[in-house]
Amino acid sequence: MAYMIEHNGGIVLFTINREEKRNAINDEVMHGFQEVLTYIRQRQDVQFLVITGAGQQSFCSGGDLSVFHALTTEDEAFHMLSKMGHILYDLATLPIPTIALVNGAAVGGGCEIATACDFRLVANHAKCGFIQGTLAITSGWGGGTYLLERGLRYDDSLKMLMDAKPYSTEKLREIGWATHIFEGESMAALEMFIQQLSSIHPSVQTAYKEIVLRKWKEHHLYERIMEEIKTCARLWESEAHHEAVQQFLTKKKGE
Ligand SMILES: CC[C@@H](C(=O)O)C(=O)SCCNC(=O)CCNC(=O)[C@H](O)C(C)(C)COP(=O)(O)OP(=O)(O)OC[C@H]1O[C@@H](n2cnc3c(N)ncnc32)[C@H](O)[C@@H]1OP(=O)(O)O
Repeated sequence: MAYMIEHNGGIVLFTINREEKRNAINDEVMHGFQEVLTYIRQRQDVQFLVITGAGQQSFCSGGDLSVFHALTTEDEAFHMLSKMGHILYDLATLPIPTIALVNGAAVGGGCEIATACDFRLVANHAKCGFIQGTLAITSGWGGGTYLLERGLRYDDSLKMLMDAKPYSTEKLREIGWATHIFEGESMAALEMFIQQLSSIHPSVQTAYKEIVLRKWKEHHLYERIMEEIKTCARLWESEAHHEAVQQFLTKKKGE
């Protein structure tokens, strides 16, 4: 199965389980995200949602280019991008704290998923970045908008998007993207991080999330995300993008 959902105590853990593809997102994983979000919305006993990836190399490498390269037009791209965009919007607007347990590289859409979460616990070997620029597109799942809402310095955020390269954990901590950098076992790091939060009554966490969601509503977050997705869909159609994807997909064979 391309994903796993585990519910232990008040914690729901969603694991992207495609290690051989560095946990790239395909339709099955998108379905998994929809399933876990529906599950959480129907229950009262979930305190935290944690997203992680299988293995130690990668949290998520973004959209599965071996599948999505078949999408050539702006409309086709918009359909896929907005599907995941809605999933990330539902994730970001959950009334409970969300945690990206970044066990390895988080690039492209993987960096967007992590940025859509409230907290990012990052393994010290992980490299993370909005590398979409190297494919001649922008972030297409709303990640740029979330980044600009995360309270990082404006120039650091914009540079992270425009640099289009993976950052080291040192840099991720310096600019404030990473909440915490950990060494060793990721579940141990999660446990330590959650310990204090879970000692507080869940209604307090929900009340703080309400403040965030109110601000986002006032800032027209949803509309801005939809515009971001449209921009990416427009660039997706370009020759430059298709060439860059082709290069990524054939690079191994050519080496
Ligand atoms: C579509 C939405 C868009 C968005 O809105 O953001 C995107 O997400 S665009 C996609 C952005 N992602 C990429 O450009 C791919 C980035 N991948 C990498 O940089 C690296 O794979 C890695 C994540 C840093 C891991 O490097 P490494 O450990 O050296 O593994 P390999 O590169 O050898 O990969 C192993 C295996 O996995 C395949 N792979 C990796 N990422 C993807 C992907 N996104 N889509 C499809 N396949 C992917 C890679 O091709 C290798 O396959 P094999 O050669 O068949 O073993």
